[in-house]
Amino acid sequence: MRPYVIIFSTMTVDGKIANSDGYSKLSCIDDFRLQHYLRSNSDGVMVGANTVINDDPSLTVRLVKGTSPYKIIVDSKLIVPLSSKIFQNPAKSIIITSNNLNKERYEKFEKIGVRIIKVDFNGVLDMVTALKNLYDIGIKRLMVEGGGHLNYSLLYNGLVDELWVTISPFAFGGGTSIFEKGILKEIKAEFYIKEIKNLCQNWVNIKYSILYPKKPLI
Ligand SMILES: NC(=O)C1=CN([C@@H]2O[C@H](COP(=O)(O)OP(=O)(O)OC[C@H]3O[C@@H](n4cnc5c(N)ncnc54)[C@H](OP(=O)(O)O)[C@@H]3O)[C@@H](O)[C@H]2O)C=CC1
Ligand SMILES: Nc1nc(O)c(N)c(N[C@@H]2O[C@H](COP(=O)(O)O)[C@@H](O)[C@H]2O)n1
Repeated sequence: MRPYVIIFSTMTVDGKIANSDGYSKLSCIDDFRLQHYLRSNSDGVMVGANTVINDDPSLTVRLVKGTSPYKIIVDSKLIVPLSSKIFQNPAKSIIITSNNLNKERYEKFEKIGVRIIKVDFNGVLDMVTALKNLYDIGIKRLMVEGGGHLNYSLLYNGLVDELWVTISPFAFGGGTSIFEKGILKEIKAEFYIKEIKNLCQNWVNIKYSILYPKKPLI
C-alpha cells in the first residue's frame, strides 16, 4: 500500500515553477491559502533536496487553522543543511535517502531526532519503496510540493493520484518546469479536470486526476 498522493504547484503560463536564478514567488494570497489548506489535510508534505537548498521552506500550516504535517525531504546524497528550517521540529522530519552512504552521514541527522528512510539508489531513489515505507508509518495522504525533478520522478513511477496546479499570470521563458525528467525517460501521462477555480483575479487553480499509459513511450 502507498499514500494517496497530490502534487501542488504554482507555475507560470509557460509551465515554470522557478526562473533560472531560482526565483519562484508566484502565488497570490488565495493560492497560498489553498496550499496551506492542503497541507493541513495531509499527513506529510514532501519536497526535493534542491527545493530545500534554494527555498529553506518551513512547510508548516500558518494561513488556515490546522496541524502541520510531517515534512519529508528526498535527498539521495544527504546534502541538505542541518540548519534548514525544516529541522527546527526534527521529530516531525523525515529524510528519504540512499541505503549506500557512510553511516556518519545518517548519524548527523539521526542524532537530532530526524527519521531516515533508506532505499535503493540507481540514478534516482526508489520512490515506490519509499512511499510504501511512509504508508507503513502512518502517512496515508501525501502532499508533494516540488520541485520539478521530484514531481516527475513520482509521475514517472505512476505514484501520483491528483495534480493541483495554479497558473499564475507570468512567463519566464526559461527556468525549472513543473515536471523535469532529468535522467528518466519520457512518458505521456493524461490529466482529467476535476475542478477549476479562479483565485484572486488573474490566477486559476485546476485540480486534475491522472491516468497513466501502460508503458513509457521511449
Ligand atoms: N512555484 C512552486 O510551486 C515551486 C517552486 N519550486 C522551485 O523549484 C526549484 C527546485 O526544483 P528542482 O531543481 O527540480 O529540484 P527538486 O526540489 O525536485 O530536487 C531535485 C533533487 O532531489 C533529489 N532526488 C533524490 N531522489 C530523487 C528522485 N527519486 N526523484 C527526484 N529527485 C530526487 C535529487 O538530488 P540528489 O541526487 O542530490 O539527491 C534531485 O536533484 C527551486 O528553485 C524551487 O524554488 C519548488 C517547489 C514549488
Ligand atoms: N504554491 C507555491 N507558490 C509559490 O509561489 C512558491 N514559491 C511555492 N513554493 C513551495 O512552498 C515552499 C515554501 O513553504 P513555506 O512558506 O516556507 O512554508 C517552497 O519550498 C516550495 O515547496 N509554492
